Amino acid sequence: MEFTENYPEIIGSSPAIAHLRGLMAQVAGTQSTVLLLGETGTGKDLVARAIHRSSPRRDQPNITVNCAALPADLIESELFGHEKGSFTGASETRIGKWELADQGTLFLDEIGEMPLELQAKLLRALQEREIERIGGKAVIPTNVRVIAASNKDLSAEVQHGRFRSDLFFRLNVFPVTIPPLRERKQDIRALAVFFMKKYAERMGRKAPRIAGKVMRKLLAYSWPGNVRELENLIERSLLMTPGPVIDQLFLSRHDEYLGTVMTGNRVKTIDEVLREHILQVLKLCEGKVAGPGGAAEALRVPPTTLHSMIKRLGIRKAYPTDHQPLPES
Ligand SMILES: Nc1ncnc2c1ncn2[C@@H]1O[C@H](COP(=O)(O)OP(=O)(O)OP(=O)(O)O)[C@@H](O)[C@H]1O
Repeated sequence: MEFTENYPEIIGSSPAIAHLRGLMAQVAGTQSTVLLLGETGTGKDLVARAIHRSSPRRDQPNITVNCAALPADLIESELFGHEKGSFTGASETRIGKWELADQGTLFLDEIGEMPLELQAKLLRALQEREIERIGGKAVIPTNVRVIAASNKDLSAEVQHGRFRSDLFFRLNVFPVTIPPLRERKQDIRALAVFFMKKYAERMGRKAPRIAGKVMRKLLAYSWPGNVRELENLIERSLLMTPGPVIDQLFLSRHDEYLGTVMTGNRVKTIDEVLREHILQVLKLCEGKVAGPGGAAEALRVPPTTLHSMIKRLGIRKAYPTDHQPLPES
């Protein structure tokens, strides 16, 4: 089978997404295990489904197990099944998801959450391509293609002893990293327009236009929740705006809060917050530091203290103070 897929369900034209499409097309036709890595909401689940859809197994089952959604003692039975009476509560024989995925694809989401005890069993299933149900005597041969995903740095998990290195190496045959949205800002516009159309269609209305100032905010924001956060924001904004133009953003409080506290994927340092605040106050005071109506008075610090802070935080370069020409704000 020839795989010349360009994955229309994956929106974006950044080099990162072009590279991702290339990797997907390369691996989809093979039997290889794929390891999808990326922050929450970057599209790992979407990519896993697209790989299955474009693989020779496309007409076979595509089964998902979310390793974080179940308590440790239930994951084994969820994955490998159990025989009737094998433990208290096992009133019926249950076929596990591994067996259900036979001939198809098994998506192991949040693999970093898999309990250590079970990791050895998973490794065995991956290597031997056979499983045993809990309490079962038979060894069941299977033909399952595994796609695993994690938003954790698995090599760090290995270093901390929380993830088996042998399993990591077995899964890491074909790693695919999906970069966070803030590192591929050129995809934001296309994604926003795509989600606008998608949700407008569902609501039976014409997709509104996104005002320039809103688009600029979308492009400037750091998106800690990645594409999922953008999708939710667009849906919310559509619900709140009945007219033909989205001219306001409806960030949830949580999103807004994260936006102010985070920069990139880390919390802002005290100096960064201090710098931003001093800059804003200087703008309000039109660059005046000392004297009445100056920033030092507003911030309740002696002008000499503020001057040394401005120097230390490198603000003078970013914003002229005291009677120097003001930039456009
Ligand atoms: N490039 C993209 N094009 C279109 N939709 C996207 C893209 N990336 C993500 N999405 C959409 O964003 C939402 C979140 O993506 P998805 O659930 O695949 O993320 P994830 O990485 O699996 O998240 P988590 O780690 O939290 O499980 C989904 O609705 C998905 O369809």
